[in-house]
Amino acid sequence: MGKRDRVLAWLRLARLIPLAGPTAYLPMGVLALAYGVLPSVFTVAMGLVVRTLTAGPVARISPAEILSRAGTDLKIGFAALVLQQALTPLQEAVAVLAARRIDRHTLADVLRTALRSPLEHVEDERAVDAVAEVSDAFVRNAPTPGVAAAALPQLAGRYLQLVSAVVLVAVTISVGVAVLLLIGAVILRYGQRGSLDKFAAERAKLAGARRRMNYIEMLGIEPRAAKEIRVLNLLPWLRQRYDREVEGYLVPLWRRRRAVLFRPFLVYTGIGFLIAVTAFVLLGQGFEPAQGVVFLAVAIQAILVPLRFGTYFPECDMQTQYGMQCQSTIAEFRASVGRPVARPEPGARPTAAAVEPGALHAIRFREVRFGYGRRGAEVLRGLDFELPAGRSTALVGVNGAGKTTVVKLLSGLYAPTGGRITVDGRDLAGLDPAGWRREVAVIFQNSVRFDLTLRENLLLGAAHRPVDLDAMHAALARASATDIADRLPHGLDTVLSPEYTRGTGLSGGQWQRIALARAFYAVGQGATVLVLDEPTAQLDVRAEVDFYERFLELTEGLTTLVISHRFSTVRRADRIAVLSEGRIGESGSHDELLDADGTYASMFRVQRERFTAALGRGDDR
Ligand SMILES: Nc1ncnc2c1ncn2[C@@H]1O[C@H](COP(=O)(O)OP(=O)(O)OP(=O)(O)O)[C@@H](O)[C@H]1O
Repeated sequence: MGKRDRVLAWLRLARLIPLAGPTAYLPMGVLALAYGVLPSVFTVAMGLVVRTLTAGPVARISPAEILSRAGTDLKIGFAALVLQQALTPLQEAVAVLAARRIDRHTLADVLRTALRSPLEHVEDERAVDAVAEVSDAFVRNAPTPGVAAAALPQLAGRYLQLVSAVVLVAVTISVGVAVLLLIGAVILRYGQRGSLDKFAAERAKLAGARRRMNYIEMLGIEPRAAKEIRVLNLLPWLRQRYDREVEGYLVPLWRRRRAVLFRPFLVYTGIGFLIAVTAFVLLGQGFEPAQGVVFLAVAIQAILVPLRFGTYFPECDMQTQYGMQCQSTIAEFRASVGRPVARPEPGARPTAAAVEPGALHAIRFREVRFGYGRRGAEVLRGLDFELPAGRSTALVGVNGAGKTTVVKLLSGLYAPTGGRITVDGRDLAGLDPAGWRREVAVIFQNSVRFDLTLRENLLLGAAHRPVDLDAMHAALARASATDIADRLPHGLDTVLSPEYTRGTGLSGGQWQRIALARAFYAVGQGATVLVLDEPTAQLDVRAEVDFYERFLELTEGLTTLVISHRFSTVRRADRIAVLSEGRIGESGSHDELLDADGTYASMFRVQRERFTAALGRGDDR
């Protein structure tokens, strides 16, 4: 980070402070001011106490006499000391409050950025590292931008302490010594923070290694992989792998720490020592007994303050350093998301036009080309494909042919690298993404199993609308999932995860029906495009047959795209397209494709025997 960037980073951090609100930042300011001057008040008051006491005979002086001779100064000094001690927890409490308030905004900003970013960015290694760093800060309690901003007044308080101590030195010893100490403190500070800055930058380079280490750590802790880890007896492997990852992260980290921190530590300790010796020598030379012991007492204590700038301040240094870095990571992430992923087609500049809500939509892929990443092979190579309004279309193809990729493009999660996708003749790139996604109800192949109640799992299909209980029950019935809901211990309010007191686990097939119900709930709330990616892969044969028999009823009046390796699922579609080599190889109705005797017919024949046997009837079509 260059000097200019560093200054900008500090300013960016300071700009966060108003987000804490006046009830937090005003007390923070007052406390920082008090923190800055109280040590000097104490020093001067105690100096005056010493002077008063040494002015008269000091032998066998009684406490009462101490009080009568130096009562006011003593009280001021005592109050300054007590206040200093009391300020620390108060400052911490206000800083936590301010950090929380600021981070509410920061987190909202991160979420907005993450959700706005195309998937391509989210999957990019640097973006993944950035998100891991940021979530580490929020989840693992590392310094966040809010924590850093809340620590700024405390840092300012430290500088105020320095200024007041330097003023005291100027008054008690000389301006020359004061300037010397000020310069010394600034050099020590520059060395300290500079090396911390360098170390933080080096540490940031290890973000990938840290993420790998955290992944293995979480793999052993989280229930997600618990089954496999036990069944495969992975504990020894996990321990070995964890040790390797820890070493892969910590050994270079320590090496860099030594390189970055050790030499500066020696150099700046030496400088600090020299300054201290010089200041004391000058103090000794310039001291006039006539000045009295008060000067000596005040001067010695004041000299020590600048020297403390040679250590890290526990309440603000790490906080500002790492919190500021977290803020920079967020800013970089935001900037990278703002960059276009794919070159838009000429004339297809996004205008965020609203799609007509609830209308039947016709979708067309025209010469669409797409590949993942900058150097990834092209998955779609000139795809021409149509989803007529209100009709059902099936897409089949071998593993890796690009079927799910088509769904991702259709939902606007990725942009084509060539060609266009149109909705009712308008370029999808020009439509408001949020508006378009409300029109589309999608079940992905491995849809997320939310650890939320059944009600919420359904609601997420149309979270922009108020809860509609009747529509939820209708959606469950449509997905043949009413019996699942009925058997849950708390009905719609059951958390669909055994990890919660009011929760229970579901089987893979039951989850698939809940995912279907979520899509039907979205349809009930106005979505008119239904996309089903492998909707029956986890259903038992009876449920699969049920789906097949009700397919026309379930998809009636919707523009439907169904993807499946199960021909029982796709054969009822109005039109079936076979995706191969990034294009549509053949298309037609089930019967037309069988008559054509091409790829579809041969794939169908392979499955027919197993399927008809399971159904118990001899249907050759
Ligand atoms: N996020 C990704 N990043 C990079 N490559 C990807 C990504 N997702 C998919 N691919 C690649 O794109 C190709 C098409 O994948 P896609 O998931 O669309 O296939 P599919 O036809 O749906 O396969 P399946 O029948 O196995 O579900 C595959 O070669 C896959 O490796």
